Amino acid sequence: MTSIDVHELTKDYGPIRAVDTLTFSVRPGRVTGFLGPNGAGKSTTMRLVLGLDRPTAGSATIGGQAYARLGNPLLSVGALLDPQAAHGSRTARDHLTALATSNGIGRSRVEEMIEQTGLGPVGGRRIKTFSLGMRQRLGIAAALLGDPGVVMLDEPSNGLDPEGIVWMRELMRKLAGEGRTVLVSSHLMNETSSFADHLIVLGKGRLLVDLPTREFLDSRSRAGVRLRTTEPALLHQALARRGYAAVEGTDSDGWWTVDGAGAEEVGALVAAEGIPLLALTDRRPTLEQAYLALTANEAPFAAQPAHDTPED
Ligand SMILES: Nc1ncnc2c1ncn2[C@@H]1O[C@H](COP(=O)(O)OP(=O)(O)OP(=O)(O)O)[C@@H](O)[C@H]1O
Repeated sequence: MTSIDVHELTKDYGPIRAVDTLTFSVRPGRVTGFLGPNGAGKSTTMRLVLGLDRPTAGSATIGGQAYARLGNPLLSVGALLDPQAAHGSRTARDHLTALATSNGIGRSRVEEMIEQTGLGPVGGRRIKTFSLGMRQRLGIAAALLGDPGVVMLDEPSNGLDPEGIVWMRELMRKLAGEGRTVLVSSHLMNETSSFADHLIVLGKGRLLVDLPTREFLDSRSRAGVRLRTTEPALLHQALARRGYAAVEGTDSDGWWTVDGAGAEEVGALVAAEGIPLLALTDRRPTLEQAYLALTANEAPFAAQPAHDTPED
């Protein structure tokens, strides 16, 4: 099966370095989430992989070949970059049929893709009457028309309703389950982590993370517990003897946090000491929190937070 390989890839637009000596591989059989704040270089990287722009330095290949050297690219690589790109005065069916015909793909595949992307009821409508979500579905139908082994989608959930987002997730999983190479960009960590096996995170054009999703979460999470007790003084002393500090929450709601400890360990400790507990829970940062912490200094357009983010 086919990998996407990016090696020392660099792209300058005048004084702006959009992509900065980037090296990574996207492997088949899994969904790779491509993350980064606005302007991090995700779309530029995808455009370079698809030969839509020339790198300043480095290379991007698909199965070891530059995109331009692939015989019939639509049969190897399906991409959705800009859902507005389709010709508005055509119907969805005409648009897909024109693509199929010019790439030697049978018309039955057009109907198959219209059904698979849920466009059946609007297949005969002009694209200019489509919502963004319908255009996204059409873009995905076009990307999958040639049954490609490599699928690259730039922000495919944009404009999709909740049902559409669930559909998209399931589609990504299915495509990867069939052994395809699936690269999906987004700036939303929580959504991406719900379907991605692997994460590549960019910041200011540079590679920040290239890890399995689970490993990323584990590497970024600081273990800790939250608990409530009727005997905070005893708790404090018992934990201090084991080298832990119990810190009272700022909301005066009776919650304490203990950094660096697990619920199992603290549970056993307080049970041995006979300290009554009202609640005990492991505290792990969400992926979104880990991601925001990672990219805080990497977003060219980062705003100041409007208010403090609650811990959980
Ligand atoms: N054609 C272009 N000419 C000049 N600058 C460009 C061009 N395309 C991209 N850039 C710049 O390159 C940088 C990376 O942009 P890119 O669109 O690749 O980021 P992105 O991660 O896809 O962001 P977003 O999440 O907002 O889509 C930005 O600073 C952008 O302004």
